[in-house]
Amino acid sequence: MHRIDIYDTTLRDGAQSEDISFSVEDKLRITEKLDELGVHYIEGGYPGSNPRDIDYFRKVSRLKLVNSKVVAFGSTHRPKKKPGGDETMKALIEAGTPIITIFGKTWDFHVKEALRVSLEENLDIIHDSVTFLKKHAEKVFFDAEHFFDGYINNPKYALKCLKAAQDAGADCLVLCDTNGGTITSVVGDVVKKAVKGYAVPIGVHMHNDADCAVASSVTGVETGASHVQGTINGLGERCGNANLISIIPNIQLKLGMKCLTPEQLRKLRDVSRFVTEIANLRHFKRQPYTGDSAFAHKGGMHVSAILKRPETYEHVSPGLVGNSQRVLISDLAGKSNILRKAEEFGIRLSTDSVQIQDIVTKLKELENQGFQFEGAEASFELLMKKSLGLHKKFFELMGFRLIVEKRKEGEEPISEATIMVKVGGHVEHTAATGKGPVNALDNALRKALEKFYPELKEVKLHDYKVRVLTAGKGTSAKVRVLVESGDKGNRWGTVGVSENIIEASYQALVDSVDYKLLKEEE
Ligand SMILES: CC(=O)SCCNC(=O)CCNC(=O)[C@H](O)C(C)(C)COP(=O)(O)OP(=O)(O)OC[C@H]1O[C@@H](n2cnc3c(N)ncnc32)[C@H](O)[C@@H]1OP(=O)(O)O
Ligand SMILES: CC(=O)C(=O)O
Repeated sequence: MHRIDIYDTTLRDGAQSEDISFSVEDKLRITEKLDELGVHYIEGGYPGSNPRDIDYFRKVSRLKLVNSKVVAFGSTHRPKKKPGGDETMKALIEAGTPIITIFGKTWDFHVKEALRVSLEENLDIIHDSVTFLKKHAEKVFFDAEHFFDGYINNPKYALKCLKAAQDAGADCLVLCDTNGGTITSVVGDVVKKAVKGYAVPIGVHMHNDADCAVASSVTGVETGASHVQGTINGLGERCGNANLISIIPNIQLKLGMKCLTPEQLRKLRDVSRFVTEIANLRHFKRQPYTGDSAFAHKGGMHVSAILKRPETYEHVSPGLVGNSQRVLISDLAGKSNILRKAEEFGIRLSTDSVQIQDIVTKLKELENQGFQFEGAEASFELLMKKSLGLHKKFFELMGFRLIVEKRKEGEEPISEATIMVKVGGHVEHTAATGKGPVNALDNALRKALEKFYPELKEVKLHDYKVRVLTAGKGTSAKVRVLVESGDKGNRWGTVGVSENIIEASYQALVDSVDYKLLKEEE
């Protein structure tokens, strides 16, 4: 089984994504993560482009990488310069990496219109640039920019460009679908032909403008490429690059070709999430293999089947890529979803228990009223425990009042809540202010209860979302409030629904407090 080399360009082509700006520190941390994952090459940046990338190459040489080699990226030399006097070439050498990748034009249209040199001159530029860099690096990879468009327009010329790079000593010829518009079947045909004509390894580098990048990369490998480039989570210019998070398991688990060890493959989810965090993005739930929804089952019939045999609705075992199976709760649930959730919540329920059907019916009624338990599993756990008589009341509400006062134009309104609760035989009556009425109510509720339950001091509100459920009803519409709370070790979601936003918020806040107290007791 021959190895497929994984070449990651998150830090170079991925950094060309809109909204992404990695600091040097970010790049170094991602480098270490990619090394742990075991990718063979990490394209760290474009040293001829900016001081940040130059600084990165200075610092990355101090990291003790175990699995990956760092690569510096740049272009062939400028037409009016000789390689020895070209700034890009100089910066590439000064980066001091064992491997250098340069891109060169291979589409005759681009040579004439973008570079504005003759076709012959471009061949010399490619040849001379590779020859020059080979004296300074262990290996030089040649990225054949726009290779597929070039091949379709003028195959002879595109192949001549590859030959110029090979003759100069390039160690890998990477066929790039730079505009990302090539259809997968065409990629397969072209790679097959390119592989036949050249002695050095062939690579593929796909962009995702036609949403074919992952499929085309896999086809490239199937038709003879032994090196595949891409980025974590498909970051990249315009619609992104080929997504290594899908390509790696596809190659390894579907084609049976080796690129990472099984232990490394299990780090895939962790790496995917790490890059999302560093990039300051929200994780893409439906990301194949590593997304939260990748192995999340909602339909009752699916859940019934996976409880018998997971393979019935899972194309691979989630653990292979560090992910895990999830079962969702909604009005599409059946008894199997409830049974599985009971197991997760530590509730003993037998398959023939009559209470299961009651819980399913209640769940569907509440979802019909606007509740959504998929994002509020803590509320669902409370609902189940209440239905089964396993829930103890921690406090009783004796009333609350909210005042929002704006005393003059241009002054911020003041929000104040007073609340009365009963815990055991004690009545607590307290007040608190807040940034808005919900915040004031939250503060007052917790202030009243903290005296009896000091553990509530740890609880923080992380997210508060309101969704209008009945369109066209203006300010009298029914709303759903979803709250995400957390303490030192956990996060949990709760929900409330009402035509009154304060009441919906109160329901969600009370569930949040209840859940924390329940977990403390358990
Ligand atoms: C397909 C890819 O992703 S390739 C990588 C693209 N990435 C980037 O462009 C990000 C980093 N780039 C940069 O920081 C800047 O563009 C620099 C520093 C490299 C160059 O900046 P400038 O010198 O100001 O040039 P500018 O960006 O305006 O234009 C690029 C020049 O490179 C030339 N060029 C483009 N491709 C090549 C090539 N393969 N070989 C040689 N020259 C090239 C263009 O013809 C253009 O020359 P011109 O100014 O004579 O028209
Ligand atoms: C080299 C490169 O990034 C491309 O052709 O897309």
